[in-house]
Amino acid sequence: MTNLRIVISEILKEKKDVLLSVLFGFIAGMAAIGLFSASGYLLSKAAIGVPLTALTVVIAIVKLLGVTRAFSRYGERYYSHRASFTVLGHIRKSFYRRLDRSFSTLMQKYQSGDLLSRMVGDIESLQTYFLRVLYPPILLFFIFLTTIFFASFFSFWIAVIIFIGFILQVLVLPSVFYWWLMKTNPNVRATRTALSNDSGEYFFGYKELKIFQREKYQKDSLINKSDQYEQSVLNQKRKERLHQSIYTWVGYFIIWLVLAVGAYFVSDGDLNGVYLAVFLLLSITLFENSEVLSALPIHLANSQEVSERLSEIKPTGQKERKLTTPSFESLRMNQLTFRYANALSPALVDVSFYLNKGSKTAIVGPSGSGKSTIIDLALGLESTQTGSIEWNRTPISQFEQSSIWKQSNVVLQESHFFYGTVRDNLLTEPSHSDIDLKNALQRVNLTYLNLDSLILEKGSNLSGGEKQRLAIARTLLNPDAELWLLDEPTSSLDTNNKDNIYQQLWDETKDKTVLLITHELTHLEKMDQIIVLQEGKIVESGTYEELMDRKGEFYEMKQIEDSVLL
Ligand SMILES: Nc1ncnc2c1ncn2[C@@H]1O[C@H](COP(=O)(O)OP(=O)(O)OP(=O)(O)O)[C@@H](O)[C@H]1O
Repeated sequence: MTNLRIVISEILKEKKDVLLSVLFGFIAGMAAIGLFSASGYLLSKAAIGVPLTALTVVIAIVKLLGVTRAFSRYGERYYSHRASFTVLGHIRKSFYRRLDRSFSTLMQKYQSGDLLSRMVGDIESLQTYFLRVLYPPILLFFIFLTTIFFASFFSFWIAVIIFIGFILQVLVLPSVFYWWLMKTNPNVRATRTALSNDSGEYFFGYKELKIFQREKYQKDSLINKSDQYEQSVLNQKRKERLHQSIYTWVGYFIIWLVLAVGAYFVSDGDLNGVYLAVFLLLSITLFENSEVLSALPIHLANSQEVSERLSEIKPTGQKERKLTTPSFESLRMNQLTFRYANALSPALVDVSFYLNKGSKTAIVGPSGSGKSTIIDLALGLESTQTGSIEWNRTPISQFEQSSIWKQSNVVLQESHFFYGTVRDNLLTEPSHSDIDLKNALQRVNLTYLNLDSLILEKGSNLSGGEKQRLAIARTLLNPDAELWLLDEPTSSLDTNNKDNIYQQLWDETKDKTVLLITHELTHLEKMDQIIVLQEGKIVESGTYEELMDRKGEFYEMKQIEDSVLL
């Protein structure tokens, strides 16, 4: 039950709707039983030739119960579903919040297909917890006990039989089936996650799979996972049907017992014959109503598994961030050492440097030397481990991430593009007019793109260079940002486009602070400082002239680059 703590605590917050749904459910259930009992009474009386006029009151009661039943059933559905969907909304919100606070760490632990199936399918399936697990037994408990209480006034033994039926259907059968289900776990969710992970890999890597002729293997694996999923669903459904059949069979056996014992008492003269039909219709209604419990064990097992999966997604070590960043003055990296989860060696080792307002800094170094990690840490996308990053002398861990992002203009190494128009993908503010957008496109040589042109998922209809230029256009639309963090902004561009983009960036960032990450050593002459990173450590730093004069690592790299370009 500890797994279900989150769901139960959310349900308890909706006390009013929960109580109203139980109340209306109880009225609807009792009205149904009363309706069929009164109908049975009416039929028996009519069969023995009582004139219709003598039955007017019962007929009126039948009508009244019919109307009451319809209205209260509506109330029950309304309040129970409202409670259920409100609870679902709260769970979804708290899950997104946890996901948002630790997204990059979670992405290292879980595949996107897995996270997606938790976010959508798992949360959605929790709606059954209140509607099919928690609420029906409570309701049936009250309905059964009230019915047994009334039945006992007419026949003690029939009340006992109904009580035995209650114990069997509300307690014994669901418990036994739940135990059996847990023992023979059908693994539906695990197989579904494996299938959705494999499907994600198949669709995202489709081109590579085709080119490297591995598509068949991936497809076979996908079919295999799909078969396992189908098999597990089939197993679960079989168990569900078996339980349902046993459940129905027990219900009808009790109804038959009520009829047989009732008939015996009537023949013995211990029970008025008129009540036989009453008991028959009453028990049919009661046991047919309780059939909803036949699926309870499966929903309970499912809710427990889902809650466990959802509570696995925990925010990782990030403290509450409360402050808003003040206007940017400086950014200081202080003896940063950082290791990704499961990485053998640290990505950064004892890295310290300082960005003064208006300064231009470049970080260069071979692939994998930790350059992009610095940007992720500066933006708060990863949490610092050893050392600190200070924004105007205050650790950035104290600032709300969004306030850091508001003052930053960022080009990530791989920019994401959404399915939508060019206009949508420029992430426009309402203050941007079409003229501003077109101007930004013109500055990055993308005049041939129409603002209403469609960009496909992940920007798959754009070239690598077009994606980079569109990402730069986004930053040019946000010229007031103080801190510009540019991760390889021109790595896919030809020389002409590269020169143009650097020109645009320098024009725009004259009095701004720039941190440029690059492999290429051209365009760095204007930098105030160049930091050379190797295997996560700073091995050199200084101005372009200082580093060239020193004839160290930077000089060596520049010589190699020049010789390749010649
Ligand atoms: N999400 C991650 N999980 C685990 N390790 C990572 C992750 N991202 C990067 N790394 C590792 O951290 C190290 C530094 O990576 P980083 O991306 O910062 O290098 P980089 O200098 O920007 O490389 P490149 O120039 O190729 O982009 C690399 O060894 C890389 O394998």
